[in-house]
Amino acid sequence: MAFFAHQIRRGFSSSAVRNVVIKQVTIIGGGQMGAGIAQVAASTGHSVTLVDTSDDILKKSIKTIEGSLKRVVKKKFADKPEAGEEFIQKVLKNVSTSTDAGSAVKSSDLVLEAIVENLKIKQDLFSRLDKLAPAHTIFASNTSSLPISDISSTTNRLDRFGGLHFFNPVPMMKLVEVIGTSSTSQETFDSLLNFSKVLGKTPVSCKDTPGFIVNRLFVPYLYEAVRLYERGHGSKEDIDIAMKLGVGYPMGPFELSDYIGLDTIKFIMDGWREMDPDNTLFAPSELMDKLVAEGKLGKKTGEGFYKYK
Ligand SMILES: CCCCCCC[C@H](O)CC(=O)SCCNC(=O)CCNC(=O)[C@H](O)C(C)(C)COP(=O)([O-])OP(=O)([O-])OC[C@H]1O[C@@H](n2cnc3c(N)ncnc32)[C@H](O)[C@@H]1OP(=O)([O-])[O-]
Ligand SMILES: NC(=O)c1ccc[n+]([C@@H]2O[C@H](COP(=O)([O-])OP(=O)(O)OC[C@H]3O[C@@H](n4cnc5c(N)ncnc54)[C@H](O)[C@@H]3O)[C@@H](O)[C@H]2O)c1
Repeated sequence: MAFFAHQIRRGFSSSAVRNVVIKQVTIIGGGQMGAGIAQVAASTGHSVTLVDTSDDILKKSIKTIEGSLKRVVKKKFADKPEAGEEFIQKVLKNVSTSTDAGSAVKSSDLVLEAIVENLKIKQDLFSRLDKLAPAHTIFASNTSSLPISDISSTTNRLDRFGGLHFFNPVPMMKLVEVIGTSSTSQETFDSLLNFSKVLGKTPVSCKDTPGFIVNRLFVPYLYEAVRLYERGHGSKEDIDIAMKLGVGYPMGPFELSDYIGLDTIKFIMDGWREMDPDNTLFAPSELMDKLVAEGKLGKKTGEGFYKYK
């Protein structure tokens, strides 16, 4: 009975869509995440089209991919530099770029969005692409904090819509959270799980709840670290050392916040507080608000909790 209910929930009985083997991938957004995902998809033999709003941005994305591939190759082909260079060229050949999302999606098995974290902009994008992509094409979002069901709501392919949440830096981080809404079909969910595995990642299945698994646990932890510091209960440096050496995290909470971007973390927390104002886990931090207001957003601006210049 439980199994049956599960299949219904995923729309298994109502959907005639087959299991899609994902070969052609369109990635919308060539920033930190989109470039990383494009690199990993191209490295595992997929044909990738990377889409952004200008050729200049896309040139930067390709530069980022090249730089990251060089770091990968330095390790993977340590004794065979020529084979390493060959690998880089092969991967780069698998990536094409475009500023025209509408044309790019026409031959795609998967359209994965990694654009700005704004519900309306994501909805508009998918609503437009829904009319242009083939019927079998799966849509997915890499959102950190927005409900997948809200993003998909402007399309007519609710059964072929899910979440694929990657982690930064994508080439290094092994996890992908695969998110199914109450309308995502079992075939779509399985295709997304398989795709994650083909990328060499380890997928976990998530419900469409705020922050899925990782961010739901981690964002409150980062905020509590800041509040602990604000209360004068530890220095930033000591808190970072404590979490690295005490529980084996590769970065302390202040280092990681600067790496992700304080604006991103604050944006997520503000959104959750709006949805659930009485939850003390979502309480604000004066220091975080002040740093973001001053434009001290972390590594990307040269200063956050620490200075990088
Ligand atoms: C979470 C709550 C916040 C919510 C906000 C949204 C967040 C979002 O939704 C979820 C996330 O992503 S949450 C964020 C989740 N993320 C985390 O929690 C990250 C936690 N941090 C880590 O796991 C490690 O510190 C790193 C893996 C980043 C670096 O490793 P390390 O050992 O500490 O330091 P190292 O010496 O520098 O690097 C060593 C080697 O790594 C390799 N390599 C590195 N970057 C590369 C790249 N881009 N390309 C290719 N290769 C790359 C390279 O081989 C390099 O050697 P090289 O000789 O220098 O070329
Ligand atoms: N940065 C992280 O650590 C992280 C981790 C996991 C998930 N995410 C999520 O991934 C998404 C992207 O994050 P990011 O850090 O890569 O952002 P980013 O700012 O580095 O990149 C976003 C890119 O999208 C482009 N873009 C914006 N609107 C567009 C549109 N309509 N069409 C095409 N391109 C458009 C921008 O020009 C930019 O290059 C967000 O939803 C974010 O929440 C971020």
